[in-house]
Amino acid sequence: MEIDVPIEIAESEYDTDMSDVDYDEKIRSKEKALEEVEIYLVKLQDRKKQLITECNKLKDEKALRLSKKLSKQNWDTETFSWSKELHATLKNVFKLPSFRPQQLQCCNAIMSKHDVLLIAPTGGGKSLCYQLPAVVNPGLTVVVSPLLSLMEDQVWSLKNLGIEAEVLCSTTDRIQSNAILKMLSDNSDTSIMKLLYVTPERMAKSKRFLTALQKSYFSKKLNLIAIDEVHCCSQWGHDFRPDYKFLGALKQMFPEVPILGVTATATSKVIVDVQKMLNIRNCLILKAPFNRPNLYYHVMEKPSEKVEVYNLISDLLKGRFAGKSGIIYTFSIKDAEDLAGELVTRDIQARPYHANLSADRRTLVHKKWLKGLIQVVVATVAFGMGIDKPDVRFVIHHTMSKSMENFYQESGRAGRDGKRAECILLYRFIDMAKITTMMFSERTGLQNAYAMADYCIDASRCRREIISKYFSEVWNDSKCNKMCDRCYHVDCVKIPKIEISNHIFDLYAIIESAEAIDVKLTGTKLIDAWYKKGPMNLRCSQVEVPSIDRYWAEQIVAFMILEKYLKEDFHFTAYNTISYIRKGPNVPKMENDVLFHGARVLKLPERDIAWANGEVAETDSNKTPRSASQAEKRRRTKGAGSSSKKAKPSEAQPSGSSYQITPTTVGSSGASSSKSSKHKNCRNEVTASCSTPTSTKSPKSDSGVLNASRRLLERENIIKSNKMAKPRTSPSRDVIYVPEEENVIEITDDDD
Ligand SMILES: Nc1ncnc2c1ncn2[C@@H]1O[C@H](COP(=O)(O)OP(=O)(O)OP(=O)(O)O)[C@@H](O)[C@H]1O
Repeated sequence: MEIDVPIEIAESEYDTDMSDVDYDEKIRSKEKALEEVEIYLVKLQDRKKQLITECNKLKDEKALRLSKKLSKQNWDTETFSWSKELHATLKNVFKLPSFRPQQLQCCNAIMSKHDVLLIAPTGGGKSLCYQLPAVVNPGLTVVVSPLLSLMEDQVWSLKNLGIEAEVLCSTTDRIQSNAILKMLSDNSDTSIMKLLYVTPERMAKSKRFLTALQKSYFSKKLNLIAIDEVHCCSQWGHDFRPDYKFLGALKQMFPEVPILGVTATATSKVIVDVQKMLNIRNCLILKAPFNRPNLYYHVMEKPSEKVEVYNLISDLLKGRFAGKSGIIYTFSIKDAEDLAGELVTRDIQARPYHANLSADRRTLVHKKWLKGLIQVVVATVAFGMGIDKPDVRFVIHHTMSKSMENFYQESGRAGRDGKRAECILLYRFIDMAKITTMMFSERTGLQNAYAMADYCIDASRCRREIISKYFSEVWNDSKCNKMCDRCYHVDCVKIPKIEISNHIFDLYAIIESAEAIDVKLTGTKLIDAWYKKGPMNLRCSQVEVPSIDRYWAEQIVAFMILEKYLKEDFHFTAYNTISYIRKGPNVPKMENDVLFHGARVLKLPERDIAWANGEVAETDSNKTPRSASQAEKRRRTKGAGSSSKKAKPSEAQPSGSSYQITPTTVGSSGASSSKSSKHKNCRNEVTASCSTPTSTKSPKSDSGVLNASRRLLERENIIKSNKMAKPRTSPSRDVIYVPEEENVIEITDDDD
């Protein structure tokens, strides 16, 4: 291809004999040549893209091969040159008797200078995987962690064990910060610091810090870079943080330093993304079993009336969980405030915790909860990373989480001491719309929300199986050991499958007739119209009122959305986003049944068995059943459970009486295999009885709680003495105002 180089033409060189036509011809020929160049460039660009893709693919394949090869190596041995020292340090310095799953493998791989991604459950002991090699190996380990309080906690614990560790963050004073930077730049071998904790922001934005770190690297003092909550690197993850993006440069800057990324939650997609992002495609991937065998998973019907939700939760706290410590996660700050306020009026030691509270207030609530002075923290996701209370006996989700990752982490804060704890999720269809309208604009927001809804309404599978599948782990039901509501009841409660094609066509008819008059239907309006409630013009004459109970109808609508028979259509208004329901891309085929495994309302396990299993001592007083249960009375007066039949006495007052939701027979009456048959009321009954919270003792504090609260108090003292803490602006008496004027929760510092 001929490419003409443009030449400056002097005025004198103009060819005066050239006619306009000659010019046009020449211009045309040049333009043609230019077009050819353009085409050629596009072809070259395409070729370049293709070569880049092929090259990356080869790199990925090579990395995957290396990664697989690494995973085949036996890391679970004590035959390495450092094995004796590793074990001795575990016992003598960390005072731990043995390794937990994947800890030894991880330490060995890091000490062999390999990059590692470790995925292990919350409370699984991931920190030890970098702390132990940091102590055994010479040199410095830099730990990147997103949360200041978590870093401070860890540094405090390490110092307590006699290990030199520091935090470098925005609150570190200048003298301290200069000393740390000097130590990093100093190429003599005198430094004794083993671990340095920094935030991702510091890594991304402080040139001074990076220069000092490079000096440390060139003098061979940088031993390991550990990245906590490494899933924050991935845009596919549930918690992407832009500052984590910079961490991708670390491998190029410090190629000889192994990188360890740790997280409790990462899907296969997130793992691959993190590998690419951090440039550690050939790393060893270690996955500890996600299963937390001591956690009992249970989904409950969330009553439609707010007051009934308050009753349900307060009955649980005063009965089943009397004297036990826990967390309730809510969807919003307002929910946290409202619920905590309600519980306080019912004499429950509950406090809200969310981002709108001052840092002092949050620390105070956290501290009191650690000491057992507060039974339950009613929190938004702000009560998150770094919560390390060993004896959390329950986590209740007032609203479903926005993703399975969030749910797994939040519920995983229960039972860190290895004893039985319960994770109860209150589900209602309307909550799904709350989450989807908030999340639909995020890249994987809807997908995440639907996976969470699937966990709530899929009655056919073990809850653990659903979690494990989500995290791509192979699962075998027997491993659940009856520690979820489905497996606990699988032998004694028959859960029918019902055929729902008729329902789907009924709903299509309602949607179409609304669309014909230009009306869009929200989920609630759609179900109202189905039950011949709400505006007359939305009721469809050809559609009969379904014979199933409304809670079940809601499940079916949710199921149809998850299975794409219906779809959510999101619309913005000036104030919020609304989810309208429309026909989805899937349409049931007339010849095929669409089976729905009805969501159930199952009782919690008998407390006597459950708590004996959890080795939780029960006093006689908290075993006493509340006669003619107050909850029952309240329900009657508030008109709750309107659809319930009268419960059998044995169901109304089960032994070990705690809040119980008892299934009645759901057998064949609810199951229909024929499209034309009408479904009878499949609703299970809700009955309740509560034990009297006669014990007014504050929750039993065990040494774990005391240690943790002491740690917090002492940590605060360290911070104060280091002049790192801001002066308290609030008076010694803190007051939280909850919505109703008369509900003033008071927390006084005197209690400390
Ligand atoms: N091998 C072990 N034996 C006994 N206890 C251990 C062992 N390893 C760690 N632990 C303890 O387990 C608790 C949880 O450890 P750690 O904080 O490292 O968990 P984690 O996996 O980082 O959890 P999270 O994801 O919630 O941060 C700590 O109290 C720690 O001392």
